[in-house]
Amino acid sequence: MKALTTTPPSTNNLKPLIRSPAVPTRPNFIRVYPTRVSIQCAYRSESMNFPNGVGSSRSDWQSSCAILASKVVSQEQPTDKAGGADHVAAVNGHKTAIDLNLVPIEKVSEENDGGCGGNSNNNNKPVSKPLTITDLSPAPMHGSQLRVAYQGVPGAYSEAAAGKAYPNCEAIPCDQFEVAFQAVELWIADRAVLPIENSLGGSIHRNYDLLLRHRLHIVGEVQLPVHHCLLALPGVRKEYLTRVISHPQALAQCELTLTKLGLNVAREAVDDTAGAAEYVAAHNLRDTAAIASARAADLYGMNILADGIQDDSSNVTRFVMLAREPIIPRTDRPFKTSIVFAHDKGTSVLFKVLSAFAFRNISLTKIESRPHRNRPIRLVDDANVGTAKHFEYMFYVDFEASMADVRAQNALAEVQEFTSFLRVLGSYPMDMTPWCPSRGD
Ligand SMILES: O=C(O)C(=O)C[C@]1(C(=O)O)C=C[C@@H](O)C=C1
Repeated sequence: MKALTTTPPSTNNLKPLIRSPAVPTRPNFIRVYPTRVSIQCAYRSESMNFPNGVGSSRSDWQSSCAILASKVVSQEQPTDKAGGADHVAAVNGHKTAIDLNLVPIEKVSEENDGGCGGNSNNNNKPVSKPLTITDLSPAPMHGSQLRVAYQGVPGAYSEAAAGKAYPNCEAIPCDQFEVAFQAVELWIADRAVLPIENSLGGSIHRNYDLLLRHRLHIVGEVQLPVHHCLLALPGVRKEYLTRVISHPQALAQCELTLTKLGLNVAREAVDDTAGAAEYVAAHNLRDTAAIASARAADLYGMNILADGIQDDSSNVTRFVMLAREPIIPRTDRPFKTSIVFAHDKGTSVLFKVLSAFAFRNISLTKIESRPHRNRPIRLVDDANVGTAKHFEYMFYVDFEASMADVRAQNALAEVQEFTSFLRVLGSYPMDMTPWCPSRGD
């Protein structure tokens, strides 16, 4: 299957594959999805006197949201506690008076705060129930197979991640990460599955930036063991090679091994691993190898010259699943929550923010900083001549607690006091699959 691209679809394409700006028309049905409002409402449920926490069914929850949305607006509009709506608009580029990215959370009585030393399962309920798709996100509205957008072509690791996250889904290849976001926003796909970090290569920065730019919600995560192979056309030997092409992450994950194999050849980055294999095959390149999966070798008729060439056998990529609507956060199984914030002026702000989690014994699993693109530099100087420059950042934090957990709600209420911008990207079940360093392809 050809990936959705940024160029217009050819007329003889049976299946409309995703192309960035040229995504045709919206589907006929109109549906208002709750986006940010829903998240806020769900998180506010205790402080808004919903004795059972978030609604027990999706419709309860959504109607609670409808009621609470107006309260959120009326309560938050006059106050400018965390930098003000204008500021948030500046950060996010949305010209709305009330930007619901700003999480208006009231602190809940510390009695109910789960105390320090507890884990995220503060109800002491068993955590062994296996996850199902319905736990991760609402079912697709069209009643058929779940359509999952990923970046790359068939044989890419992202396709394998889509299959792990949603077995039996219809995986939809997209040529760019951005296109996968748009596919979900435009109802062409129900979910997107995107790599966010790798145990060797680190963060996939592009996707951090896109998470902020788009309004999708993280509804799950999967960790995929990534087992790379060196692929070449049949009959090609290592000695013939003058270059190796692959996704930049895959090149980074195999750098030492390539050198150990004596491959002091040019490395070239392409959009995805399987796309590299497809390219070598399509152009009959006998001096070029691709780093990709064994499945890509099968699909594109390539030979495996070397197997397991990642620099560490336990190479893992973490993917996040994105949807138009958030899931209802729960406390009966381990959840993770991802937030992004920009800190306000003041000293030790980052320390104070992180303390809000530490004091509640909430573990952080990841912190990432990215340039604050709307305000990249702050000039600081006593004489105000602008000689000292501070870089400004957006901080992305993942922590191990559900937004239905009062400890997390209170931690965020505190965080909000020190930040000029705060958005919950999603609260979702942690991937608890037992570690099995088997082939990831
Ligand atoms: O190129 C692919 O196969 C991908 O799915 C992309 C990607 C990435 O972006 O990190 C995913 C997993 C591996 O870490 C290498 C590449």
